[in-house]
Amino acid sequence: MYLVTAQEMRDLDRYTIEHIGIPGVVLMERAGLAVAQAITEHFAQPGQAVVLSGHGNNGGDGFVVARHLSVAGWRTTVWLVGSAERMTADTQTFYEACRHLGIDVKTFGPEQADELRRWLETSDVVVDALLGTGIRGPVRPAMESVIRLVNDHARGRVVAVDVPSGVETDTGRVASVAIKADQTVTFAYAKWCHYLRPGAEHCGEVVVADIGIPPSVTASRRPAARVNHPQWWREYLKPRSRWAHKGTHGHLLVVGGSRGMLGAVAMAGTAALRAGAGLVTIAVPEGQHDPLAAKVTEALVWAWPDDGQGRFAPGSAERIGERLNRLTAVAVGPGLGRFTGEREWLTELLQQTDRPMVLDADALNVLADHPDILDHRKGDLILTPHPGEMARLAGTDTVRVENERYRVAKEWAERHDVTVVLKGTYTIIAFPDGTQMLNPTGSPAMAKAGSGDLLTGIIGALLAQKIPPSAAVPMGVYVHGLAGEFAVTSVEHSVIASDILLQVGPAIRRLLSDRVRT
Ligand SMILES: NC(=O)C1=CN([C@@H]2O[C@H](COP(=O)(O)OP(=O)(O)OC[C@H]3O[C@@H](n4cnc5c(N)ncnc54)[C@H](OP(=O)(O)O)[C@@H]3O)[C@@H](O)[C@H]2O)[C@@H](O)CC1
Ligand SMILES: Nc1ncnc2c1ncn2[C@@H]1O[C@H](COP(=O)(O)OP(=O)(O)O)[C@@H](O)[C@H]1O
Ligand SMILES: [K+]
Repeated sequence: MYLVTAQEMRDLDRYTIEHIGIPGVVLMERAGLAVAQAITEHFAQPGQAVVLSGHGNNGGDGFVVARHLSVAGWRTTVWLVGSAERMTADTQTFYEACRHLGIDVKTFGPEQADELRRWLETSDVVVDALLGTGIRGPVRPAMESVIRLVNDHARGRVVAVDVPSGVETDTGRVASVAIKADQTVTFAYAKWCHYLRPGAEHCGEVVVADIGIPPSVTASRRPAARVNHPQWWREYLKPRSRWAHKGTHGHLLVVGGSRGMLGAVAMAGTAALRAGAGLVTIAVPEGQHDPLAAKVTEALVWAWPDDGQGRFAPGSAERIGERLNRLTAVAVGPGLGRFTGEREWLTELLQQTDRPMVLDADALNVLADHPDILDHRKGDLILTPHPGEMARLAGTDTVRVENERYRVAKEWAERHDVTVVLKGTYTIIAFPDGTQMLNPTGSPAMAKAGSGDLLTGIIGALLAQKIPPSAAVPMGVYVHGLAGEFAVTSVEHSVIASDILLQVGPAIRRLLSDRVRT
Protein backbone atom coordinates (compact mmCIF):
# COMPACT_ATOMS: atom_id res chain seq x y z
CA MET A 1 0.00 0.00 0.00
CA TYR A 2 1.16 3.51 -0.79
CA LEU A 3 1.14 6.46 1.58
CA VAL A 4 0.21 9.67 -0.19
CA THR A 5 0.35 13.42 0.22
CA ALA A 6 -2.67 15.62 -0.52
CA GLN A 7 -1.11 16.63 -3.84
CA GLU A 8 -0.37 13.03 -4.85
CA MET A 9 -3.97 12.06 -4.02
CA ARG A 10 -5.32 15.00 -6.04
CA ASP A 11 -3.16 13.92 -8.98
CA LEU A 12 -4.45 10.35 -8.76
CA ASP A 13 -8.06 11.56 -8.57
CA ARG A 14 -7.56 13.99 -11.44
CA TYR A 15 -5.82 11.48 -13.67
CA THR A 16 -8.55 8.93 -13.05
CA ILE A 17 -11.24 11.48 -13.87
CA GLU A 18 -9.62 13.21 -16.84
CA HIS A 19 -7.60 10.47 -18.52
CA ILE A 20 -9.36 7.27 -17.58
CA GLY A 21 -12.77 8.88 -17.82
CA ILE A 22 -14.25 7.79 -14.50
CA PRO A 23 -16.38 10.78 -13.47
CA GLY A 24 -15.62 12.55 -10.18
CA VAL A 25 -19.14 11.82 -8.94
CA VAL A 26 -18.45 8.10 -9.28
CA LEU A 27 -15.42 8.40 -7.03
CA MET A 28 -17.37 10.54 -4.60
CA GLU A 29 -20.26 8.07 -4.57
CA ARG A 30 -17.89 5.22 -3.73
CA ALA A 31 -16.17 7.29 -1.06
CA GLY A 32 -19.43 8.21 0.67
CA LEU A 33 -20.78 4.68 0.32
CA ALA A 34 -17.65 3.27 1.99
CA VAL A 35 -18.15 5.59 4.98
CA ALA A 36 -21.83 4.70 5.24
CA GLN A 37 -20.95 1.00 5.15
CA ALA A 38 -18.35 1.43 7.89
CA ILE A 39 -21.10 2.98 10.00
CA THR A 40 -23.84 0.47 9.31
CA GLU A 41 -21.43 -2.42 9.90
CA HIS A 42 -20.67 -1.06 13.34
CA PHE A 43 -24.28 -0.82 14.53
CA ALA A 44 -26.73 -3.66 14.91
CA GLN A 45 -29.63 -1.39 13.90
CA PRO A 46 -30.18 2.08 12.47
CA GLY A 47 -30.22 5.04 14.84
CA GLN A 48 -29.83 8.77 14.55
CA ALA A 49 -27.04 10.38 12.53
CA VAL A 50 -25.88 13.94 12.10
CA VAL A 51 -23.68 14.69 9.10
CA LEU A 52 -21.58 17.86 9.05
CA SER A 53 -20.63 18.94 5.54
CA GLY A 54 -18.40 21.70 4.24
CA HIS A 55 -18.86 23.08 0.73
CA GLY A 56 -15.77 21.37 -0.73
CA ASN A 57 -15.60 17.81 -2.01
CA ASN A 58 -15.18 16.44 1.49
CA GLY A 59 -18.64 17.86 2.18
CA GLY A 60 -19.85 16.16 -1.00
CA ASP A 61 -18.78 12.81 0.45
CA GLY A 62 -20.86 13.77 3.50
CA PHE A 63 -24.03 14.23 1.40
CA VAL A 64 -23.46 10.76 -0.07
CA VAL A 65 -23.09 9.29 3.43
CA ALA A 66 -26.30 11.03 4.49
CA ARG A 67 -28.22 9.58 1.55
CA HIS A 68 -27.06 6.01 2.19
CA LEU A 69 -27.72 6.22 5.92
CA SER A 70 -31.15 7.64 5.29
CA VAL A 71 -31.99 4.87 2.82
CA ALA A 72 -30.77 2.34 5.38
CA GLY A 73 -33.30 3.65 7.88
CA TRP A 74 -31.22 6.11 9.90
CA ARG A 75 -32.85 9.38 11.06
CA THR A 76 -30.41 11.64 9.28
CA THR A 77 -29.82 15.38 9.41
CA VAL A 78 -27.15 17.22 7.46
CA TRP A 79 -25.68 20.51 8.57
CA LEU A 80 -24.02 22.49 5.82
CA VAL A 81 -21.23 24.50 7.40
CA GLY A 82 -20.41 26.72 4.44
CA SER A 83 -22.29 28.18 1.54
CA ALA A 84 -24.50 26.39 -0.98
CA GLU A 85 -23.30 28.84 -3.66
CA ARG A 86 -19.65 27.88 -3.21
CA MET A 87 -20.14 24.14 -3.49
CA THR A 88 -18.12 22.24 -6.07
CA ALA A 89 -20.21 20.79 -8.90
CA ASP A 90 -19.94 17.22 -7.56
CA THR A 91 -20.89 18.30 -4.06
CA GLN A 92 -23.84 20.22 -5.48
CA THR A 93 -25.04 17.04 -7.22
CA PHE A 94 -25.26 15.09 -4.00
CA TYR A 95 -26.63 18.05 -2.04
CA GLU A 96 -29.50 18.17 -4.53
CA ALA A 97 -29.98 14.41 -4.26
CA CYS A 98 -30.39 14.73 -0.49
CA ARG A 99 -32.94 17.49 -0.92
CA HIS A 100 -34.88 15.53 -3.53
CA LEU A 101 -35.05 12.63 -1.10
CA GLY A 102 -36.44 14.94 1.57
CA ILE A 103 -33.41 14.59 3.85
CA ASP A 104 -33.27 17.40 6.37
CA VAL A 105 -30.42 19.77 5.31
CA LYS A 106 -29.83 22.76 7.56
CA THR A 107 -27.35 25.57 7.05
CA PHE A 108 -25.27 26.33 10.09
CA GLY A 109 -25.02 29.86 11.47
CA PRO A 110 -23.80 30.96 14.92
CA GLU A 111 -27.41 31.31 16.10
CA GLN A 112 -27.93 27.55 15.57
CA ALA A 113 -25.15 26.51 17.96
CA ASP A 114 -27.62 25.40 20.66
CA GLU A 115 -29.68 23.40 18.22
CA LEU A 116 -26.61 21.68 16.79
CA ARG A 117 -25.38 20.91 20.29
CA ARG A 118 -28.66 19.10 21.03
CA TRP A 119 -28.31 17.06 17.85
CA LEU A 120 -24.77 16.15 18.80
CA GLU A 121 -25.84 15.08 22.27
CA THR A 122 -28.60 12.84 21.01
CA SER A 123 -27.11 11.26 17.88
CA ASP A 124 -25.57 7.80 17.69
CA VAL A 125 -23.22 8.88 14.93
CA VAL A 126 -21.61 12.16 13.93
CA VAL A 127 -20.08 12.21 10.45
CA ASP A 128 -17.32 14.77 10.00
CA ALA A 129 -17.24 15.87 6.35
CA LEU A 130 -16.25 19.47 6.99
CA LEU A 131 -12.71 19.55 5.61
CA GLY A 132 -10.58 16.99 3.88
CA THR A 133 -7.32 17.16 2.01
CA GLY A 134 -8.14 20.66 0.76
CA ILE A 135 -7.67 22.44 4.09
CA ARG A 136 -5.59 25.63 3.91
CA GLY A 137 -4.33 27.32 7.06
CA PRO A 138 -6.07 27.49 10.43
CA VAL A 139 -9.73 26.50 10.49
CA ARG A 140 -11.98 29.54 9.97
CA PRO A 141 -14.25 30.71 12.83
CA ALA A 142 -17.59 29.13 11.81
CA MET A 143 -16.06 25.71 11.35
CA GLU A 144 -13.90 26.11 14.37
CA SER A 145 -16.96 26.61 16.55
CA VAL A 146 -18.60 23.52 15.03
CA ILE A 147 -15.48 21.42 15.62
CA ARG A 148 -15.39 22.52 19.25
CA LEU A 149 -19.07 21.65 19.62
CA VAL A 150 -18.42 18.16 18.25
CA ASN A 151 -15.41 17.55 20.49
CA ASP A 152 -17.24 18.80 23.57
CA HIS A 153 -20.76 17.46 23.01
CA ALA A 154 -20.86 14.50 20.63
CA ARG A 155 -21.99 11.47 22.64
CA GLY A 156 -22.07 8.97 19.79
CA ARG A 157 -19.43 7.59 17.48
CA VAL A 158 -17.55 10.26 15.54
CA VAL A 159 -16.56 9.11 12.05
CA ALA A 160 -14.23 11.34 10.04
CA VAL A 161 -14.39 11.34 6.28
CA ASP A 162 -10.89 11.01 4.79
CA VAL A 163 -9.14 13.00 7.52
CA PRO A 164 -10.39 14.51 10.78
CA SER A 165 -11.28 18.11 9.91
CA GLY A 166 -8.60 20.53 11.05
CA VAL A 167 -5.70 18.10 10.60
CA GLU A 168 -3.17 18.95 7.88
CA THR A 169 -2.86 16.01 5.53
CA ASP A 170 0.87 15.99 4.87
CA THR A 171 2.23 16.86 8.29
CA GLY A 172 -0.37 15.75 10.83
CA ARG A 173 -0.23 19.29 12.20
CA VAL A 174 -3.27 20.84 13.84
CA ALA A 175 -3.10 24.59 13.30
CA SER A 176 -6.04 25.46 15.55
CA VAL A 177 -8.58 22.76 16.36
CA ALA A 178 -9.39 19.38 14.87
CA ILE A 179 -12.13 16.80 15.19
CA LYS A 180 -11.40 13.96 17.59
CA ALA A 181 -12.69 10.94 15.71
CA ASP A 182 -13.35 7.36 16.77
CA GLN A 183 -12.85 6.18 13.23
CA THR A 184 -11.49 7.70 10.03
CA VAL A 185 -12.45 6.24 6.70
CA THR A 186 -9.97 7.32 4.06
CA PHE A 187 -9.92 6.68 0.35
CA ALA A 188 -7.59 4.73 -1.92
CA TYR A 189 -4.44 5.14 0.21
CA ALA A 190 -3.51 6.18 3.73
CA LYS A 191 -2.29 9.76 4.11
CA TRP A 192 0.70 10.87 6.21
CA CYS A 193 -1.52 12.49 8.85
CA HIS A 194 -2.95 9.09 9.72
CA TYR A 195 0.46 8.21 11.16
CA LEU A 196 2.00 11.50 12.26
CA ARG A 197 1.26 13.19 15.56
CA PRO A 198 -0.74 15.07 16.63
CA GLY A 199 -3.09 14.36 13.70
CA ALA A 200 -2.76 10.61 14.09
CA GLU A 201 -4.14 10.91 17.62
CA HIS A 202 -7.30 12.48 16.19
CA CYS A 203 -8.03 9.66 13.75
CA GLY A 204 -9.14 6.78 15.94
CA GLU A 205 -9.20 3.57 13.93
CA VAL A 206 -8.19 4.20 10.31
CA VAL A 207 -9.90 2.29 7.50
CA VAL A 208 -8.70 2.57 3.90
CA ALA A 209 -11.51 2.11 1.38
CA ASP A 210 -11.12 1.35 -2.31
CA ILE A 211 -12.91 3.97 -4.43
CA GLY A 212 -11.89 2.64 -7.82
CA ILE A 213 -8.62 4.41 -8.59
CA PRO A 214 -7.16 1.88 -11.06
CA PRO A 215 -3.92 0.33 -9.75
CA SER A 216 -2.30 1.04 -13.13
CA VAL A 217 -2.88 4.77 -12.54
CA THR A 218 -1.05 4.57 -9.21
CA ALA A 219 1.71 2.45 -10.73
CA SER A 220 2.31 5.00 -13.47
CA ARG A 221 2.45 7.92 -11.07
CA ARG A 222 4.25 6.02 -8.26
CA PRO A 223 3.81 7.96 -4.99
CA ALA A 224 7.07 8.53 -3.11
CA ALA A 225 6.09 6.75 0.09
CA ARG A 226 4.79 3.31 0.96
CA VAL A 227 3.48 1.58 4.02
CA ASN A 228 5.85 -1.24 4.91
CA HIS A 229 4.26 -4.55 4.01
CA PRO A 230 5.58 -7.99 3.02
CA GLN A 231 4.42 -7.27 -0.54
CA TRP A 232 7.50 -5.08 -0.96
CA TRP A 233 10.07 -7.75 -0.02
CA ARG A 234 8.23 -11.05 -0.09
CA GLU A 235 10.52 -12.49 -2.77
CA TYR A 236 13.38 -12.50 -0.23
CA LEU A 237 11.37 -14.25 2.44
CA LYS A 238 12.17 -17.91 1.88
CA PRO A 239 12.16 -21.10 3.86
CA ARG A 240 15.68 -22.40 4.48
CA SER A 241 16.88 -24.75 1.82
CA ARG A 242 17.35 -28.38 2.81
CA TRP A 243 20.92 -28.00 1.56
CA ALA A 244 21.70 -24.94 3.67
CA HIS A 245 24.87 -24.79 5.74
CA LYS A 246 26.07 -22.01 7.98
CA GLY A 247 28.18 -20.54 5.23
CA THR A 248 25.22 -20.04 2.95
CA HIS A 249 23.49 -17.79 5.45
CA GLY A 250 26.09 -15.12 5.87
CA HIS A 251 28.49 -14.00 8.54
CA LEU A 252 27.71 -10.82 10.46
CA LEU A 253 30.26 -8.93 12.51
CA VAL A 254 28.82 -6.92 15.40
CA VAL A 255 31.21 -4.32 16.81
CA GLY A 256 30.65 -2.61 20.15
CA GLY A 257 30.27 -3.69 23.76
CA SER A 258 32.46 -1.43 25.86
CA ARG A 259 32.69 -2.04 29.59
CA GLY A 260 29.27 -1.90 31.20
CA MET A 261 27.47 -2.21 27.86
CA LEU A 262 27.99 -5.82 26.89
CA GLY A 263 24.28 -6.50 26.97
CA ALA A 264 23.83 -4.40 23.83
CA VAL A 265 26.19 -6.47 21.64
CA ALA A 266 24.94 -9.70 23.16
CA MET A 267 21.36 -8.75 22.24
CA ALA A 268 22.29 -7.58 18.75
CA GLY A 269 24.38 -10.69 18.05
CA THR A 270 21.77 -13.12 19.33
CA ALA A 271 19.00 -11.32 17.44
CA ALA A 272 21.07 -11.71 14.28
CA LEU A 273 21.28 -15.47 14.83
CA ARG A 274 17.54 -15.62 15.49
CA ALA A 275 16.97 -13.69 12.26
CA GLY A 276 18.80 -16.36 10.33
CA ALA A 277 22.47 -15.35 10.06
CA GLY A 278 24.66 -18.45 9.64
CA LEU A 279 27.51 -17.06 11.72
CA VAL A 280 27.83 -14.09 14.02
CA THR A 281 31.07 -12.74 15.40
CA ILE A 282 31.03 -10.08 18.08
CA ALA A 283 34.10 -7.84 18.33
CA VAL A 284 34.66 -6.21 21.72
CA PRO A 285 37.55 -4.49 23.49
CA GLU A 286 39.94 -7.12 24.80
CA GLY A 287 39.04 -6.79 28.46
CA GLN A 288 35.42 -7.58 27.61
CA HIS A 289 36.21 -10.81 25.81
CA ASP A 290 35.81 -13.21 28.69
CA PRO A 291 32.66 -11.75 30.20
CA LEU A 292 31.03 -11.70 26.76
CA ALA A 293 32.13 -15.25 25.93
CA ALA A 294 30.49 -16.38 29.15
CA LYS A 295 27.32 -14.49 28.25
CA VAL A 296 26.70 -15.54 24.65
CA THR A 297 26.91 -19.15 23.65
CA GLU A 298 26.25 -19.23 19.94
CA ALA A 299 28.25 -16.26 18.67
CA LEU A 300 32.02 -16.15 18.21
CA VAL A 301 33.81 -13.52 20.24
CA TRP A 302 36.72 -11.56 18.90
CA ALA A 303 38.93 -9.30 21.05
CA TRP A 304 40.24 -6.03 19.69
CA PRO A 305 42.89 -3.84 21.34
CA ASP A 306 41.58 -2.20 24.46
CA ASP A 307 42.38 1.29 25.74
CA GLY A 308 42.74 -0.10 29.25
CA GLN A 309 39.38 1.28 30.28
CA GLY A 310 37.18 -1.24 28.60
CA ARG A 311 36.82 0.69 25.32
CA PHE A 312 38.49 0.27 21.95
CA ALA A 313 42.04 1.55 21.68
CA PRO A 314 42.70 4.20 19.05
CA GLY A 315 43.94 2.42 15.96
CA SER A 316 42.29 -0.89 16.89
CA ALA A 317 40.27 -0.91 13.69
CA GLU A 318 43.38 -0.86 11.52
CA ARG A 319 44.36 -4.46 12.20
CA ILE A 320 41.24 -6.14 11.02
CA GLY A 321 40.88 -5.33 7.33
CA GLU A 322 41.74 -8.73 6.01
CA ARG A 323 39.33 -10.54 8.30
CA LEU A 324 36.55 -8.11 7.52
CA ASN A 325 36.40 -9.33 3.96
CA ARG A 326 35.48 -12.82 5.08
CA LEU A 327 32.33 -11.38 6.60
CA THR A 328 29.19 -10.53 4.66
CA ALA A 329 27.88 -7.58 6.72
CA VAL A 330 28.88 -5.42 9.66
CA ALA A 331 26.89 -3.74 12.44
CA VAL A 332 28.69 -1.11 14.48
CA GLY A 333 27.49 0.69 17.56
CA PRO A 334 25.60 -1.32 20.18
CA GLY A 335 27.26 -0.52 23.50
CA LEU A 336 30.17 1.13 21.70
CA GLY A 337 30.54 4.19 23.92
CA ARG A 338 32.73 7.17 23.05
CA PHE A 339 36.52 7.02 23.16
CA THR A 340 39.67 8.86 22.21
CA GLY A 341 40.47 8.38 18.54
CA GLU A 342 36.90 7.34 17.69
CA ARG A 343 36.85 9.45 14.52
CA GLU A 344 39.88 7.74 12.97
CA TRP A 345 38.65 4.39 14.28
CA LEU A 346 35.29 4.63 12.52
CA THR A 347 36.87 6.07 9.37
CA GLU A 348 39.26 3.13 9.28
CA LEU A 349 36.45 0.64 9.68
CA LEU A 350 34.44 2.18 6.84
CA GLN A 351 37.50 2.27 4.59
CA GLN A 352 38.38 -1.34 5.15
CA THR A 353 35.33 -3.01 3.73
CA ASP A 354 32.71 -2.66 1.05
CA ARG A 355 30.31 -4.87 2.99
CA PRO A 356 26.94 -3.34 3.89
CA MET A 357 27.13 -1.77 7.31
CA VAL A 358 24.54 -0.85 9.93
CA LEU A 359 25.52 2.06 12.16
CA ASP A 360 23.68 2.47 15.45
CA ALA A 361 23.93 4.12 18.87
CA ASP A 362 27.30 5.76 19.56
CA ALA A 363 28.52 5.06 16.02
CA LEU A 364 25.83 7.57 15.02
CA ASN A 365 27.01 10.07 17.60
CA VAL A 366 30.54 9.83 16.23
CA LEU A 367 29.12 10.46 12.76
CA ALA A 368 27.10 13.42 14.01
CA ASP A 369 30.30 15.05 15.24
CA HIS A 370 32.31 14.12 12.15
CA PRO A 371 30.01 13.74 9.12
CA ASP A 372 33.04 13.77 6.81
CA ILE A 373 33.63 10.16 7.90
CA LEU A 374 30.93 9.21 5.41
CA ASP A 375 33.17 10.24 2.54
CA HIS A 376 35.33 7.20 3.28
CA ARG A 377 32.71 4.52 3.07
CA LYS A 378 32.84 1.94 0.34
CA GLY A 379 29.60 0.01 0.76
CA ASP A 380 25.93 0.57 1.55
CA LEU A 381 25.29 2.26 4.87
CA ILE A 382 22.20 1.91 7.01
CA LEU A 383 21.74 4.26 9.95
CA THR A 384 19.25 3.39 12.68
CA PRO A 385 18.82 6.53 14.82
CA HIS A 386 16.17 7.08 17.46
CA PRO A 387 14.84 10.67 17.42
CA GLY A 388 17.59 11.93 19.78
CA GLU A 389 20.32 10.49 17.56
CA MET A 390 18.58 11.79 14.45
CA ALA A 391 18.51 15.27 15.99
CA ARG A 392 22.26 15.13 16.62
CA LEU A 393 22.90 13.93 13.06
CA ALA A 394 20.72 16.63 11.54
CA GLY A 395 22.01 19.35 13.86
CA THR A 396 18.57 20.08 15.24
CA ASP A 397 16.49 19.22 18.28
CA THR A 398 14.32 16.24 19.08
CA VAL A 399 11.14 18.33 18.95
CA ARG A 400 11.75 19.28 15.33
CA VAL A 401 12.60 15.69 14.46
CA GLU A 402 9.35 14.50 16.02
CA ASN A 403 7.35 17.24 14.29
CA GLU A 404 8.88 16.59 10.90
CA ARG A 405 9.89 12.94 11.01
CA TYR A 406 9.14 12.35 7.34
CA ARG A 407 11.17 15.35 6.21
CA VAL A 408 14.25 15.11 8.44
CA ALA A 409 14.87 11.44 7.63
CA LYS A 410 14.33 11.95 3.91
CA GLU A 411 16.65 14.94 3.70
CA TRP A 412 19.46 13.16 5.49
CA ALA A 413 19.15 9.98 3.48
CA GLU A 414 19.18 11.80 0.17
CA ARG A 415 21.96 14.20 1.05
CA HIS A 416 24.32 11.50 2.33
CA ASP A 417 23.28 8.62 0.09
CA VAL A 418 22.44 6.31 3.01
CA THR A 419 19.35 4.51 4.27
CA VAL A 420 17.98 6.11 7.42
CA VAL A 421 15.76 4.14 9.80
CA LEU A 422 14.22 6.77 12.05
CA LYS A 423 12.90 4.69 14.93
CA GLY A 424 9.82 5.25 17.05
CA THR A 425 6.11 4.58 16.79
CA TYR A 426 5.70 4.09 13.03
CA THR A 427 9.41 3.91 12.24
CA ILE A 428 10.22 5.73 9.00
CA ILE A 429 12.67 4.25 6.53
CA ALA A 430 14.14 6.86 4.18
CA PHE A 431 16.00 5.46 1.18
CA PRO A 432 18.82 7.24 -0.64
CA ASP A 433 16.60 7.69 -3.74
CA GLY A 434 14.21 9.94 -1.83
CA THR A 435 11.47 7.34 -1.34
CA GLN A 436 10.21 6.41 2.10
CA MET A 437 8.46 3.61 3.92
CA LEU A 438 6.46 3.86 7.09
CA ASN A 439 6.35 0.81 9.32
CA PRO A 440 3.00 -0.22 10.82
CA THR A 441 4.22 -2.99 13.16
CA GLY A 442 5.42 -2.48 16.73
CA SER A 443 4.15 -1.96 20.22
CA PRO A 444 4.62 0.49 23.09
CA ALA A 445 6.14 -2.50 24.91
CA MET A 446 9.23 -1.83 22.80
CA ALA A 447 9.85 1.52 24.45
CA LYS A 448 12.50 0.01 26.68
CA ALA A 449 16.28 -0.24 26.65
CA GLY A 450 17.57 -3.01 24.44
CA SER A 451 14.84 -3.05 21.78
CA GLY A 452 16.95 -0.98 19.40
CA ASP A 453 19.91 -3.36 19.70
CA LEU A 454 17.71 -6.19 18.47
CA LEU A 455 16.79 -4.20 15.38
CA THR A 456 20.45 -3.59 14.56
CA GLY A 457 21.13 -7.33 14.77
CA ILE A 458 18.08 -8.31 12.72
CA ILE A 459 18.84 -5.89 9.88
CA GLY A 460 22.51 -6.92 10.02
CA ALA A 461 21.53 -10.59 9.69
CA LEU A 462 19.38 -9.96 6.63
CA LEU A 463 22.12 -7.91 4.98
CA ALA A 464 24.61 -10.65 5.83
CA GLN A 465 22.37 -13.04 3.89
CA LYS A 466 22.92 -10.84 0.82
CA ILE A 467 19.44 -9.38 0.78
CA PRO A 468 19.76 -5.89 -0.74
CA PRO A 469 19.22 -3.00 1.68
CA SER A 470 16.05 -1.92 -0.14
CA ALA A 471 14.45 -5.19 1.07
CA ALA A 472 16.57 -6.16 4.11
CA VAL A 473 15.88 -2.93 5.95
CA PRO A 474 12.08 -2.90 5.66
CA MET A 475 11.94 -6.65 6.28
CA GLY A 476 14.05 -6.26 9.42
CA VAL A 477 12.00 -3.35 10.72
CA TYR A 478 8.75 -5.23 10.05
CA VAL A 479 9.94 -8.45 11.72
CA HIS A 480 11.26 -6.52 14.73
CA GLY A 481 7.93 -4.73 15.19
CA LEU A 482 5.95 -7.95 14.80
CA ALA A 483 8.18 -9.65 17.38
CA GLY A 484 7.47 -6.70 19.68
CA GLU A 485 3.74 -7.24 19.21
CA PHE A 486 4.01 -10.97 19.84
CA ALA A 487 6.03 -10.37 23.01
CA VAL A 488 3.05 -8.76 24.71
CA THR A 489 1.65 -11.82 26.39
CA SER A 490 0.57 -10.12 29.62
CA VAL A 491 0.99 -6.33 29.82
CA GLU A 492 3.10 -4.01 27.70
CA HIS A 493 4.77 -2.58 30.79
CA SER A 494 6.62 -5.73 31.69
CA VAL A 495 8.01 -6.84 28.33
CA ILE A 496 11.80 -6.85 28.19
CA ALA A 497 14.05 -7.00 25.14
CA SER A 498 14.81 -10.70 25.74
CA ASP A 499 11.09 -11.42 25.37
CA ILE A 500 11.11 -9.69 22.00
CA LEU A 501 14.18 -11.68 21.03
CA LEU A 502 12.28 -14.91 21.63
CA GLN A 503 9.54 -13.74 19.29
CA VAL A 504 11.78 -13.09 16.29
CA GLY A 505 11.34 -16.72 15.22
CA PRO A 506 7.54 -16.75 15.59
CA ALA A 507 7.38 -13.44 13.68
CA ILE A 508 9.33 -14.92 10.77
CA ARG A 509 7.23 -18.08 10.91
CA ARG A 510 4.05 -15.97 10.68
CA LEU A 511 5.40 -14.16 7.63
CA LEU A 512 6.44 -17.41 5.97
CA SER A 513 3.04 -18.99 6.51
CA ASP A 514 1.26 -15.86 5.24
CA ARG A 515 3.49 -16.07 2.19
CA VAL A 516 2.36 -19.61 1.49
CA ARG A 517 -1.29 -18.66 1.90
CA THR A 518 -1.26 -15.54 -0.32
N1 LIG B 1 -12.81 14.15 -7.08
C1 LIG B 1 -11.97 14.10 -6.07
O1 LIG B 1 -10.92 14.70 -6.13
C2 LIG B 1 -12.39 13.35 -4.88
C3 LIG B 1 -12.25 13.91 -3.63
N2 LIG B 1 -12.78 13.35 -2.53
C4 LIG B 1 -12.96 14.09 -1.30
O2 LIG B 1 -12.65 15.44 -1.50
C5 LIG B 1 -11.78 15.91 -0.49
C6 LIG B 1 -10.95 17.01 -1.03
O3 LIG B 1 -11.84 17.96 -1.52
P1 LIG B 1 -11.44 19.46 -1.84
O4 LIG B 1 -10.15 19.45 -2.58
O5 LIG B 1 -12.60 20.08 -2.48
O6 LIG B 1 -11.15 20.04 -0.43
P2 LIG B 1 -11.89 19.95 0.97
O7 LIG B 1 -11.12 19.06 1.82
O8 LIG B 1 -13.33 19.70 0.84
O9 LIG B 1 -11.64 21.39 1.52
C7 LIG B 1 -11.76 22.52 0.70
C8 LIG B 1 -12.90 23.35 1.16
O10 LIG B 1 -12.66 23.74 2.47
C9 LIG B 1 -12.59 25.15 2.60
N3 LIG B 1 -11.46 25.45 3.43
C10 LIG B 1 -10.15 25.25 3.16
N4 LIG B 1 -9.40 25.56 4.19
C11 LIG B 1 -10.23 25.96 5.16
C12 LIG B 1 -10.02 26.41 6.48
N5 LIG B 1 -8.79 26.50 7.00
N6 LIG B 1 -11.09 26.73 7.23
C13 LIG B 1 -12.33 26.63 6.71
N7 LIG B 1 -12.59 26.22 5.45
C14 LIG B 1 -11.54 25.88 4.68
C15 LIG B 1 -12.50 25.70 1.21
O11 LIG B 1 -13.32 26.78 1.21
P3 LIG B 1 -13.12 28.05 0.22
O12 LIG B 1 -11.74 28.55 0.53
O13 LIG B 1 -13.30 27.51 -1.11
O14 LIG B 1 -14.19 28.94 0.69
C16 LIG B 1 -13.04 24.57 0.35
O15 LIG B 1 -14.42 24.69 0.19
C17 LIG B 1 -11.04 14.72 -0.04
O16 LIG B 1 -10.57 14.86 1.27
C18 LIG B 1 -12.10 13.64 -0.17
O17 LIG B 1 -12.89 13.63 1.01
C19 LIG B 1 -13.47 12.07 -2.65
O18 LIG B 1 -14.81 12.37 -2.85
C20 LIG B 1 -12.96 11.24 -3.79
C21 LIG B 1 -12.98 12.01 -5.08
N1 LIG C 1 5.63 3.02 21.16
C1 LIG C 1 6.32 2.28 20.28
N2 LIG C 1 5.68 1.68 19.26
C2 LIG C 1 6.38 0.95 18.37
N3 LIG C 1 7.72 0.75 18.42
C3 LIG C 1 8.40 1.34 19.41
C4 LIG C 1 7.75 2.13 20.39
N4 LIG C 1 8.68 2.59 21.25
C5 LIG C 1 9.87 2.10 20.83
N5 LIG C 1 9.70 1.34 19.72
C6 LIG C 1 10.77 0.67 18.96
O1 LIG C 1 11.73 0.14 19.87
C7 LIG C 1 13.05 0.40 19.42
C8 LIG C 1 13.77 1.27 20.46
O2 LIG C 1 15.04 1.57 20.02
P1 LIG C 1 15.99 2.59 20.75
O3 LIG C 1 15.29 3.86 21.03
O4 LIG C 1 17.26 2.63 20.00
O5 LIG C 1 16.21 1.89 22.16
P2 LIG C 1 17.48 1.22 22.81
O6 LIG C 1 18.70 1.85 22.24
O7 LIG C 1 17.31 1.58 24.21
O8 LIG C 1 17.38 -0.20 22.52
C9 LIG C 1 12.91 1.08 18.07
O9 LIG C 1 12.98 0.13 17.04
C10 LIG C 1 11.52 1.68 18.13
O10 LIG C 1 10.95 1.83 16.85
K1 LIG D 1 -13.23 15.40 7.36
